Amino acid sequence: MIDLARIEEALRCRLDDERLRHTRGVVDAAVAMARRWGADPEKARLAALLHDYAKGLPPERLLELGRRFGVIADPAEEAFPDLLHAPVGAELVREEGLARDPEVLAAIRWHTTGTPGMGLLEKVIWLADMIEPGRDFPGVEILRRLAERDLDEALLAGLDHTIAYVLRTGRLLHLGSVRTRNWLLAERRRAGKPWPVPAVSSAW
Ligand SMILES: Nc1ncnc2c1ncn2[C@@H]1O[C@H](COP(=O)(O)OP(=O)(O)O)[C@@H](O)[C@H]1O
Repeated sequence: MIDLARIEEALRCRLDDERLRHTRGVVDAAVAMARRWGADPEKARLAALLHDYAKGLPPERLLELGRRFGVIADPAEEAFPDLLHAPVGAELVREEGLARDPEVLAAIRWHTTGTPGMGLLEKVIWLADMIEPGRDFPGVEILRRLAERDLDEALLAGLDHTIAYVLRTGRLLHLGSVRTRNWLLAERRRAGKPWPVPAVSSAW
């Protein structure tokens, strides 16, 4: 049984107002997308509520917890510890008993980079984080439309967007996003689906 009151209180302690607003937007987007694509809306609500649980932690604390939980998997996480808020958040949520469902914990864990083999709930949370109503970046409308039509195409376009953004900023690129993108393309090819036209616009 989900203890919403306890989760709300834990979130208020950890997240600032801006992040709480974002979280509510992710909940709305995730529940709508879960209904659209046949994922469990209550699992989507729980994962969305908790997806940024570790977001407010300072970099040195994320690194310390990342080492304690053994979740550091890429040099980009050492260079840019904010990337660890996803896997560390999943571990904290589990440790504090806020959620136990493996699908929910996986959706929290992979909501930043994605992971090859990711399931429906993981895809829904990854995309909801990117297209929630408060997001406003060039191309977000394209992603919103794609997410209505084809979840995997939307995910591919979102990954392209994120990868292009990281390259533009000159930071280390976490290979998780690249592996996830390659996995999605290979899956589509295996299923005989047409190669998607890259949705990356010049604005990205
Ligand atoms: N593959 C990657 N390599 C490096 N940085 C990444 C990668 N994927 C996402 N990021 C960055 O990690 C940060 C956190 O991502 P995310 O959880 O989606 O962010 P947000 O804080 O916007 O909810 C963002 O700055 C994003 O650009």
